[in-house]
Amino acid sequence: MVTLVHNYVFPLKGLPRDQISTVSEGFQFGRVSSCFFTQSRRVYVGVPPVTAIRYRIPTLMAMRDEGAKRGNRSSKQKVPHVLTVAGSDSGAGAGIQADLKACGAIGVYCSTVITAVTAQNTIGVQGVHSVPENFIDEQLRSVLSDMEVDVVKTGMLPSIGVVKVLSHRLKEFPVQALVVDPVMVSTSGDLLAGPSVLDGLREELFPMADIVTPNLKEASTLLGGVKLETVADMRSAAKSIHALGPRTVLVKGGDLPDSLDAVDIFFDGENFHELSASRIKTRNTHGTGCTLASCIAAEVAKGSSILQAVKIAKCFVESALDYSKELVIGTGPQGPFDHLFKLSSNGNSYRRQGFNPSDLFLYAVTDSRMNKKWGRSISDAVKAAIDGGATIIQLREKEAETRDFVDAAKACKEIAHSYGVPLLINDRVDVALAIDADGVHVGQSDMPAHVARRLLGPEKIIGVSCKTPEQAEQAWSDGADYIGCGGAYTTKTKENNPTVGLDGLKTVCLASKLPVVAIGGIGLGNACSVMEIGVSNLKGVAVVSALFDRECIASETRKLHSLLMDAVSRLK
Ligand SMILES: Cc1ncc(COP(=O)(O)OP(=O)(O)O)c(N)n1
Ligand SMILES: Cc1ncsc1CCOP(=O)(O)O
Ligand SMILES: [Mg+2]
Repeated sequence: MVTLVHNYVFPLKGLPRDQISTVSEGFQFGRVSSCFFTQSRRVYVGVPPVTAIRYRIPTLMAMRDEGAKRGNRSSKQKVPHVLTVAGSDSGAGAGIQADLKACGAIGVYCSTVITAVTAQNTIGVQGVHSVPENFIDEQLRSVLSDMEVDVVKTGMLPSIGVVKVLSHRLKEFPVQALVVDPVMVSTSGDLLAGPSVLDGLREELFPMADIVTPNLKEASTLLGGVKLETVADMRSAAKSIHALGPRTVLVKGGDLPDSLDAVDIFFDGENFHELSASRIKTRNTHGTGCTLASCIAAEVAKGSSILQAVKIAKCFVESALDYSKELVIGTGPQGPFDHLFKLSSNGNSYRRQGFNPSDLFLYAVTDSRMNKKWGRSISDAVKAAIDGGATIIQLREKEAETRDFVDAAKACKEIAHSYGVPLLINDRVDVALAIDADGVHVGQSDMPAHVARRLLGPEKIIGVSCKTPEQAEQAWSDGADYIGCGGAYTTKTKENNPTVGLDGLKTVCLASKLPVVAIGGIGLGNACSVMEIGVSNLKGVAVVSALFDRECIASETRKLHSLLMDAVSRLK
């Protein structure tokens, strides 16, 4: 039996848990406006028309801390747990499959009660097979009675019977929070729930919900078909839906026409929050609603407030859409996106086939002082070098402020990737991580390569400067992909850099198990001599001033490219 606190005024903050013993037992379960979670049970507050004060004891985190202090085994080992009650999507973009991936990505355990099995792909929904209500009930009982669920998230609830079964089980097995995504129509426009479900949602689930997350179409349907065309309309919809009983409402404005940003309205009964995110141009938006609701549930399970959870969830969805914007899965208009940040060719195409040593052929290394002298931005310089045939770019920005470096590196990555050219960052592993660059180049006094490898993971490119066979051996055992060896000739670009000469270069090349790029004082006049040392693992030349301290970067790069081509064809 759920305990109701009727007409009871709690202090808004700092309610000691022992005061909850003042609740009165035995009220009929009705519309509830808020709930508490005590050690053993969920306690609901307020029965309409009473406007109860909304208050929530910091639940899980406090319980975990307390449990840990007492050495309580189950509290200590509690894994945040979301149960999703939703439909299966065979295409795995939405539904149960999206929920599992979202919770997994956020680091929360996710169990599943499957309400329906859909035959679905990127074109639309070809079929729906509802799971019998008594078997949905059996799944619910199995999970809720045993697995310490923190938060329940609902998606496709195909019939009013399912809604009733669910609300019954939630009363029997109270959880910390309920997130209701009122799924009615798929992104392809197919109906996923009958009209009677609307009544069930409004009467049974909304009053128990901590958040309801309708999109514009769903909000309009819930409110009897009102037109929602502006942010002001969304605000009033949020208010009207809130009056149906949920503690908070998020009306998602992704489909609002004529706005640059995607604006959502969050309403907690007192305050409105306008939450905007940049609108990502992509076909791969199938499953965004399910994912957002699951992320909210997962964050709440981890201990966030609802508003905090919504903000984090929005960031997650925005990043995943941006990451996945070029993915091609399926032939239809609504593609899935990648919750796990593993599939995109934006992210790792160069690494998917492994590092390609021939990328070292014409290795362009930027220099901020030279760019300043010639009055150009880093990205203009990078674009010009790539136009001229550079096969890999390293950003070597010794004087840039971190913020400027990150911004510039992001822009350069976009350019480099649009040409299929890898982009590396010199010295700054943090910047490489921040912009998901293709890798780094580190020297003997920079971060050790094995540490960079641990931080960057197995996929990224790591280059190490080496002047001796011993250093080359170390770079190999540290997990580097290539070495840079120099100075081949004297250079003004790097101070206190001993020259190894072509002999030193040859010695290192012969000893190195890794491909080598030569650096230092190399330009149009000597690049052929470098390549002509004739060691097969010398794959190219790295050049700063011969490209970037020139009036026209593109034409210098073009000339160097052509010389190198001639040199290697002579060597064959
Ligand atoms: C391709 C390549 N080789 C060598 C270097 C030099 O790196 P490092 O020794 O760390 O010196 P700085 O470039 O950081 O001054 C390089 N950058 N690229
Ligand atoms: C970064 C670096 N590492 C060894 S030499 C060098 C500078 C190369 O610059 P340039 O190509 O202008 O001689
Ligand atoms: Mg360095």
